[in-house]
Amino acid sequence: MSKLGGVISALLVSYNSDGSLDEAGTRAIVRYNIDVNKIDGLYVGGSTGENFLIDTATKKRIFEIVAEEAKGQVALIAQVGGINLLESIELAKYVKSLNAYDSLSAVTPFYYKFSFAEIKEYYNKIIEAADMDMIIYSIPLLTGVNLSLQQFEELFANPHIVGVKFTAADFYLLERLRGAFPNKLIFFGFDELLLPATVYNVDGAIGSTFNLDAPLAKEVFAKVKAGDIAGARVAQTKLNNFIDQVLANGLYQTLKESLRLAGVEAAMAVRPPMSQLSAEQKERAVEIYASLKADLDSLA
Ligand SMILES: CC(=O)N[C@@H]([C@@H](O)[C@H](O)[C@H](O)CO)[C@@H](O)CC(=O)C(=O)O
Repeated sequence: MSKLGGVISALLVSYNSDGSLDEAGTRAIVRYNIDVNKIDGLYVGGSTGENFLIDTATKKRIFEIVAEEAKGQVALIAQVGGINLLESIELAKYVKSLNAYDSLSAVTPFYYKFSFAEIKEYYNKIIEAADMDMIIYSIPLLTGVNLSLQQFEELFANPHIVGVKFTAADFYLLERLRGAFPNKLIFFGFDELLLPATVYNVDGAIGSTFNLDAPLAKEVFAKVKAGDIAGARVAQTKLNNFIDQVLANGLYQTLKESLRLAGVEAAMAVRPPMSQLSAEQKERAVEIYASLKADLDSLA
């Protein structure tokens, strides 16, 4: 097991055009992250893995093949959350049985307006079932769940809750959390806002675009650590030039196409109801990847 921190890719998963899991392709994405991106860890089963679009058996298989392929070389976090607590418990137990993951993570349950007491119970039940550490996945923009400082304090009172994946632009809350919980892990989740989060001394970042641009994200961390804010801004601007274009062309689809252009052999389809890239979007992806590549090469 590795120490958690640094730049962690929210793992992209390759699907075949019929929607089934492309196992070999997904393994190739894991290898690219470890061998080329030199990533510090992988966040498996997140939004980026299209996790909320797949069945339980496929989720388990992804946890399994990632563990096999990563071979203990990087930290692994398994996102097991959703709105079906029984499934989350089943997944958490399964992850525990693999004996390869450093921590669980679970998104705050969404869609129904769950009370804070219900949310707390959800985390406690998953943790109890697997006897593993837990990182809260907070992404209010998509879940509608805004945890307050006091609510984080209540959740963090459970020693198994070791941190949060903080995907929000609320820098006031981030600053308060960092100050109040120096011993909890804070992973930032918006790649385009990495620099300001880094200044608040987060322990790391978990993001989708790091499957491609991790060396630039590492540069942001390194420059801030060295006190070179101007240098960090240059790296963040390069990151954002890529992120901007990817968001405009279709996020996960363009990231996957970029990996293919980088030489990763995989089917790289997305799960419906997401749509595949059109021919025009594919052409655009070629330009997007070329400009990222130039920025990555300039680092080397
Ligand atoms: C909704 C989403 O995809 N958010 C990403 C970001 O990395 C995001 O894609 C990026 O900042 C571009 O907006 C991560 O926070 C999500 C993530 O880590 C995950 O659960 O896969």
